Amino acid sequence: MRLYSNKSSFSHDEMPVLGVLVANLGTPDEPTTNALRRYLREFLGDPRVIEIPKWRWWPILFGLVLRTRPPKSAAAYQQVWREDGSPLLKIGERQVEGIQRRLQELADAGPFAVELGMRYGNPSISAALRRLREAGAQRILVLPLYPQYSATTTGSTFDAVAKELMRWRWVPELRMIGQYHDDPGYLDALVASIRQHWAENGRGERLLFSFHGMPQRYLLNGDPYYCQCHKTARLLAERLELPAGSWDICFQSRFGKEEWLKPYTDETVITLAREHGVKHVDVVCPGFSADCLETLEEIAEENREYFEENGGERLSYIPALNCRQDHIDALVRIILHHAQGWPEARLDRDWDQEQELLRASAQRAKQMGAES
Ligand SMILES: C=CC1=C(C)c2cc3[nH]c(cc4nc(cc5[nH]c(cc1n2)c(C)c5CCC(=O)O)C(CCC(=O)O)=C4C)c(C)c3C=C
Ligand SMILES: [Fe+2]
Ligand SMILES: [Fe+2]
Repeated sequence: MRLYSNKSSFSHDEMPVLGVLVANLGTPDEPTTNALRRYLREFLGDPRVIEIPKWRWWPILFGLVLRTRPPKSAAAYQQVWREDGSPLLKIGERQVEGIQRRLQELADAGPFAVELGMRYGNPSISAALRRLREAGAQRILVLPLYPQYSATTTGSTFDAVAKELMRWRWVPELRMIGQYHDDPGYLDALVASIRQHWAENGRGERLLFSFHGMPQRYLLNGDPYYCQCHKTARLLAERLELPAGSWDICFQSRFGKEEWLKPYTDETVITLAREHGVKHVDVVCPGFSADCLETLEEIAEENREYFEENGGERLSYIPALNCRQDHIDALVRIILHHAQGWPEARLDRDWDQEQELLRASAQRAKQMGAES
């Protein structure tokens, strides 16, 4: 038995490829109770997500959460499930195609391979890394699609990458993109999408920036997520020239009994409607690079109902950047920026000539008795 794994075959004239692992959170395989139980077991069993010692958390997770939550979550997923599957997964697949296409156009001969890997569920990060290895990637750049760094998401993605690479014989050179919360391309794409939404649907009295929450304890223990969310919101407000008082930041998706980052999105929309008499509010979720349960169901459905039940008339959800070309272009610029110094990211290289040189050296290796 071998302890370490390898690419299935290697030939001496193989062009080294720059592998890009585009990662996101992941999603259940189906919107059913059983699939949700598997997914939530993996997700909520991750100590990066629930930072409580196992001996205390596991009895609650297995004894209570995995018995009660899966059917409720399955019902919520059924509301957003598309004919072809989970929105997060399907959008992710198209984002990866878009990134691959654009990189190919820019780098001409295209020594890039791009794969989607999900932290929980499928396609797994391990499988995506192995596919990159099969494509000949000797350098791998990891882009978690979380603009704001959090140990719960980005940190956990890096754990999964490290865990897989520990089993490889030929460990690739590795770079990980930690965050892009203040990247101009990302911010400009959001500004353009918000303006477009206003032009097509009218403009609300207030704009809410709603980010996924996390326990306040994580912030106090040094997680930079909260501060990066605030910076993104402030930079967007500046670029959109929003007057003070016309926008707010809030945090959604509370889970468990602990105090989470505040203000909570549900309480904010209720207060706006009930106490400030706001009739029309726009909500955008800049922390989500793809629409998913948390935006399509929690914001566009659940929070819209809270707003309307409390006197509001219209909560208008501004979609995530998803597959917009300006989003894809921003991600590609981030990739190329972080790949600087790596040969495959040099746009001035003549890749046909490189291939010729490789063929010549493979020929030499063959004459010396190498197999290929
Ligand atoms: C965008 C950043 C995210 C952070 C930060 C985050 C932290 C975090 N999440 C939970 C619990 C749940 N999140 C769930 C879904 C979910 N979360 C994110 C993103 C972040 N989570 C996304 C993109 C999604 C949607 C996935 C999809 O398939 O559409 C869920 C599962 C759904 C449910 O059962 O309600 C849970 C649970 C915690 C506890 C946490 C930080 C501690
Ligand atoms: Fe989450
Ligand atoms: Fe949620």
